[in-house]
Amino acid sequence: MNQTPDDSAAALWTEAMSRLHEAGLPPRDAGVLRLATLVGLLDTTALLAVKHEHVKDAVEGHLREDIVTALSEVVGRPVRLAVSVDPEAVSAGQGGEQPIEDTPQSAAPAGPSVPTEPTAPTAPDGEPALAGSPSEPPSGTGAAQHTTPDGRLPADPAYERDYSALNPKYTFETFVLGSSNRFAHAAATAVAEAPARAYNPLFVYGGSGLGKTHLLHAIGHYARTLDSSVRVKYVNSEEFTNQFINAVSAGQANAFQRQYRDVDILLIDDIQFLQGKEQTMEEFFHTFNTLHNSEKQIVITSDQPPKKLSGFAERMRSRFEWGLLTDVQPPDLETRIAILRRKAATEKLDIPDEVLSLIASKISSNIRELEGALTRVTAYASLSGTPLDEYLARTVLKDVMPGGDAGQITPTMILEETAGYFSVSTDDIRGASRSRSLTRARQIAMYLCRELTDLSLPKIGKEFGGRDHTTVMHAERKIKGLLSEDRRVYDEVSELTTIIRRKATRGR
Ligand SMILES: Nc1ncnc2c1ncn2[C@@H]1O[C@H](COP(=O)(O)OP(=O)(O)OP(=O)(O)O)[C@@H](O)[C@H]1O
Repeated sequence: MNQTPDDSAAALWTEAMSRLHEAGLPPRDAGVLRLATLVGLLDTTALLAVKHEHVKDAVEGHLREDIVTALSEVVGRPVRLAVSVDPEAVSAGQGGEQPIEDTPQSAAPAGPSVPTEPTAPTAPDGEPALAGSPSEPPSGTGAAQHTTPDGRLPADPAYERDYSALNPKYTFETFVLGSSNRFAHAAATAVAEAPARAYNPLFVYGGSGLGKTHLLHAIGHYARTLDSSVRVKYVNSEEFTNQFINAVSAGQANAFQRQYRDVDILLIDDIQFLQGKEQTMEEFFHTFNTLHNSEKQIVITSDQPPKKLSGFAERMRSRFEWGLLTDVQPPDLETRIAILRRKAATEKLDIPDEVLSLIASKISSNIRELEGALTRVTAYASLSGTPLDEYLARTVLKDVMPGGDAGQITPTMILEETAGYFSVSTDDIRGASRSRSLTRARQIAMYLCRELTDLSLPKIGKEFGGRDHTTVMHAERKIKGLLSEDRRVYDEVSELTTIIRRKATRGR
């Protein structure tokens, strides 16, 4: 990932460096700072990219105060630092390909949408970190000074429950950066570091499987790492709807409201599913206002930008634009390969580069599909005891990604084909029976819905007789695990994938 400062960031950095020199910066530190560069300014956050971990340590350690002072003077307002390690960081003045833009001020009403391309300093592996400026210490709802207003202790089970809703795998450390998501990542980092102080709300939109949920969870994890007393609540908007309906019918609307209003960071996923649900939307409107008025952070994801969210009242859509809008785009080839490489490393899989490149070249628009293809290829190699090479990968991928345009795959199609394949009825699959064979057929169908459609977990749950989204998550994990352990399951999933894809293609 090549971090390249634009001219204005480069000029600011050069000026700040010359002030540091004038102030008597020791030559050793001057040498260290030659390995750092200012990539851009994100509101009051100065985004620095450094070449090595030891430079990051120095910048966040003994050099921090001097850098913050120099940069604040040059910029003309107090700045904070966000530092990330990027081995390819280009020093100021060396020119580059990717311009960086300053972003709109957070509090500006109806702030303009910020394009994705502008970047922030990030590293494929490094965890960005914020060193608070001494001239502008975190305050109010800022993470470092957070208190528990209602007197609950951080160890309160209610905190732990909310926090545990976050997937431990979705962190900033496991999020691979590329030009498609760099801006969203920088904004997400800034929000986690200074809740309600950087941008409020942060609104992230983009197509399915591009990492929006991952970023939301990462915000929650990181905010909690910085301050374990921060109350984080993550919810998918469909769950929000179900919980609201249940609370109202049980006469517990107040408890519902408290649950969502007594938080410091509300992470709400897939807001588009509130479309057409008037009462829930109204409730969300009040939740939003309450949180925003009391300077609590709201982060929203959606498949569309606010302007295109039909079925939402204008007052709601305009609120979504109060803070910062950013999108995530499909990753380019290089990023796709990096994502696969990271995943292989996490799972301790030794996969040749040409196999990773092959998978990345076949699947371009959805990272979930990319991961699914990797799972299939490695599962096959492990089951068959065959070396994982390009030939094997090509053979397996032919099933997963047959040539030609597949038509739209629907959950009904998956249910019908799975039922037919296992000689049961779709009602059986949707039904409550927990017999071993039906449970397996149901889990495979859920797995295929996850892999072959864009449906969210709650939506898939609904298709399966109104099951909870956690059941779908469990099924997905279960089948994924079995794919590399149980040849029969592998074959069933492969054959069904081929059947369903063929059917979708014929139906075009
Ligand atoms: N930049 C990335 N680095 C590593 N993994 C990623 C990245 N982006 C997405 N993923 C992975 O891809 C999968 C799909 O991502 P995620 O669920 O966050 O997508 P999404 O945009 O929320 O999709 P949807 O709108 O369908 O809910 C997850 O397993 C996630 O960890």
